[in-house]
Amino acid sequence: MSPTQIITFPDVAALSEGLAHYVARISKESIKRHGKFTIALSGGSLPKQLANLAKDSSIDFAHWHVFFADERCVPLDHEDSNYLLAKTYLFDHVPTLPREQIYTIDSDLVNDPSEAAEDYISQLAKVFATKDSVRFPVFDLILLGVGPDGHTCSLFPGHELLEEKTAWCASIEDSPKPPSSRITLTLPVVNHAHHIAFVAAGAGKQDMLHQILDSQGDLPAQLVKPTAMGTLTWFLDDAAAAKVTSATSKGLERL
Ligand SMILES: O=C1O[C@H](COP(=O)(O)O)[C@@H](O)[C@H](O)[C@H]1O
Repeated sequence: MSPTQIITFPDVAALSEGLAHYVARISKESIKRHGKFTIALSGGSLPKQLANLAKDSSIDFAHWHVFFADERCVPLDHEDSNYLLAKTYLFDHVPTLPREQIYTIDSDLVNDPSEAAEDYISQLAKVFATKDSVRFPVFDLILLGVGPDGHTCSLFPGHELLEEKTAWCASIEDSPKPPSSRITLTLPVVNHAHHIAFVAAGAGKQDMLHQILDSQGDLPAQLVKPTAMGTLTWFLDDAAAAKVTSATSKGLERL
């Protein structure tokens, strides 16, 4: 397994610049390798950190295929929607990203989370071949956040969804963080990605990051372990990294 890389930045502005650099590089490499860039985005505090991407004219958004690592079962214009956040900070500023290559939860199915998850699997299958011909989608990049309880995607500590071994996407109707109904990529899908990056900022995440990165355990974020072909990178600002004792590297030169 590739070692985990932890990269720190002095503040959120530097972090989001570094993140843009990294995403641009993987986008270029992926488009060169297979003619497209498949990325899954998280919600929460992450989409705001993506704003710098829209300023990079070297990025070929026309070949992007964007999924969501998790989504809340709400309409797309609802304030809890992860899509709405990504639209606000990124999609609205990149007209070259074809709207049909942004794969959202079906807003007609938000009252039926398990149907919404099934529908999302069908959407994944359109881009990643059919369910029968590949075991799991292999994203070029999955961008993850981490909650103060160690959750990532909509995979929460101690929840039975952490045991899911075969489904590509699953529903949860008892999320401890509101809203309670969501859909989420499963751990095997996350772990099969070529590149996985966690992004976390702010002093409020210090204790959790220390626990996740400096010990072994079964918190959802600790269960993110890429396959032999994958990489795992953590993007942290200095405030979030303050209690991390594992080896970290500073800033852009590591990218
Ligand atoms: O509910 C969610 O929370 C996590 C973490 O959010 P953050 O605001 O603490 O960064 C997020 O990654 C996930 O997509 C979202 O649905």
